[in-house]
Amino acid sequence: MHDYPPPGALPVATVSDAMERFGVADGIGPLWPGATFSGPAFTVWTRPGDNKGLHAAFETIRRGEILVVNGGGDTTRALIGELVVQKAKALEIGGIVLDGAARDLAELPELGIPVFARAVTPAGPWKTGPYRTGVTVAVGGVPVSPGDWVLGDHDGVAVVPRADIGEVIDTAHRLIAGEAERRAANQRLVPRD
Ligand SMILES: O=C([O-])CC(=O)C(=O)O
Ligand SMILES: [Mg+2]
Repeated sequence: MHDYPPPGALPVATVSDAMERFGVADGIGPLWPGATFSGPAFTVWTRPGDNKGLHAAFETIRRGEILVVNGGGDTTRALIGELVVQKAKALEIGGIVLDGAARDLAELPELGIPVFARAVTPAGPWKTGPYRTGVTVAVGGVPVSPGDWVLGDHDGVAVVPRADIGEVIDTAHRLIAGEAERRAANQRLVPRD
């Protein structure tokens, strides 16, 4: 498997900056404070509001992979809840990103699987399909292919094309060094009367 940085190693904002400030999934954020993830994408496209494809994904997804789901941006039905997240935990996947909604918010922090979504709703999912797994999908307007690097933190989710991972990491480290200089310069500022 490719070397993917561990969760929280690089800020999502900086990784996006390293891609000319692109690559951010619009409108998708963490469902509990402190949730961070990083790893290779395992992709699912599903009919909006239907989670049959997610259960299919759990038949083959591997430890550390991030389940990335295009649910059509639908916010009227939760694609997952506590029971699905329990499954994710047992399989030790790295996180879940939904261009769609989730439910059972109260139980999610203690399960510890990072869940990022567009919305929360108590309405449950349909379970009939159709769906596709392992195809290029869009989340928050950004394309994601299997094996792309996806990462999330308090600010949101970024997607790095697999072929660009090394270069983006190098650029992000350079940007972090530049930010340290700006921070030091800010600390030298003094008020003027
Ligand atoms: O019933 C469902 O499929 C979604 C849900 O609430 C859970 O996973 O706990
Ligand atoms: Mg439930």
